[in-house]
Amino acid sequence: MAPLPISSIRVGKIEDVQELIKSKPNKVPERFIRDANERGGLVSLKTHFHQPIPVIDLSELSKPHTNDDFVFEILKLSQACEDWGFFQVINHGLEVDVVDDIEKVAKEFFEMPLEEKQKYPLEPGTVQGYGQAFIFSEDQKLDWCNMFALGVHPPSIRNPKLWPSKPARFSESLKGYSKEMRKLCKRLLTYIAISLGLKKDRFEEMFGEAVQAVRMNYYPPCSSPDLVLGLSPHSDGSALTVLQQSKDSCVGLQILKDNTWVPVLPLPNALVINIGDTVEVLTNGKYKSVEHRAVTNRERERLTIVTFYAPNYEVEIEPMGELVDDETNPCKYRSYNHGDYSYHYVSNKLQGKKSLDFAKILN
Ligand SMILES: COC(=O)C(/C=C/C1=C(C)CCCC1(C)C)=C/O[C@H]1C=C(C)C(=O)O1
Ligand SMILES: O=C(O)CCC(=O)C(=O)O
Ligand SMILES: [Fe+2]
Repeated sequence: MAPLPISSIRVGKIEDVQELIKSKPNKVPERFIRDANERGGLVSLKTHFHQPIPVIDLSELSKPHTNDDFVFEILKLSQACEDWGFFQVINHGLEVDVVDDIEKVAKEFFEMPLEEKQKYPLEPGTVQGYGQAFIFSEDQKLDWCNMFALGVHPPSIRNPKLWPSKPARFSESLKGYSKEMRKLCKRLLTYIAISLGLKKDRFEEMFGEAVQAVRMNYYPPCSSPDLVLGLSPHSDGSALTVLQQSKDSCVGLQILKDNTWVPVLPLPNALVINIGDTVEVLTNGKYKSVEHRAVTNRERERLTIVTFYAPNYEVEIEPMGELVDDETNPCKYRSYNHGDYSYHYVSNKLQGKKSLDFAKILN
């Protein structure tokens, strides 16, 4: 994936949100205040009125494929991917230490002084490092979030200058975590393949040496959660995304369902999984990459650790022949190279599902 011509991008001053709140401003700076049309549903106390997103029990999927419990859970998975594009997984088998450890080092990272974090800056037009990604102009609104993103796999996408030396355990912990996340993503993709009636290795064989990146999002409390967004609405460009919310996390993630922002209620020891644009294209739209965003909380901070799992940049993507039928289900997306899609995705601001227009066949 070629770098963007960053010299031409003027983004203005991007305030660091943690530093901003230390100065206890009387009001939220204008650049964070969203237009009225983006503010719907930003603060809702009525989370219990919403239907919860589906929960998939991975221990049921470890049973023999002929077992009724396995078949039932696969059907639930298929419904979740079609109707929601999101689900939570429980009993995923990830070692508690790995999950706890990454959360600890991520917290320690964000708690370091700004000068230390700024040793790993996210330059305008890039997506790796500490700062705000997807900002391309001086008048673009900012998210109420500090983020730290790194390419992890294959090692060729790593920028070693951005891997922090502090906290001392950061790199080791991230590598260990990413190894486990990689196994989980591969496993989930086999279940997704089975749920589509495909050979279980269908995605794995197509993806080659899959690309994997991590983004740590830290949302400080905000005095006016009704005016700002933690993270702008977007769909993920990945094939699959795994989101870990810190222990005791408050509600923050919302997904757009039937034109309503639905909050995702954190479950203890669960991970949130969502279908990315790549799986939407490969399944010819059967499984949806759903628009989502993050909102903030007046009193509480929130930390999330997000893994993006995607095909190798060399891979050509198009709807899978098995899921296209010229008569009943004609092809909705053109064929493209995943490296080109990644470049397109990171060269544009987060704007709902707009990135996928890149691939849509318009009638
Ligand atoms: C801030 O980053 C993102 O939101 C993001 C970027 C991921 C990436 C890196 C941090 C470095 C390596 C490249 C890559 C683009 C994967 C989102 O990831 C999505 C977007 C695409 C495309 C994808 O594959 O995952
Ligand atoms: O932090 C969250 O709840 C959402 C994160 C997210 O959607 C992302 O990083 O792509
Ligand atoms: Fe996302």
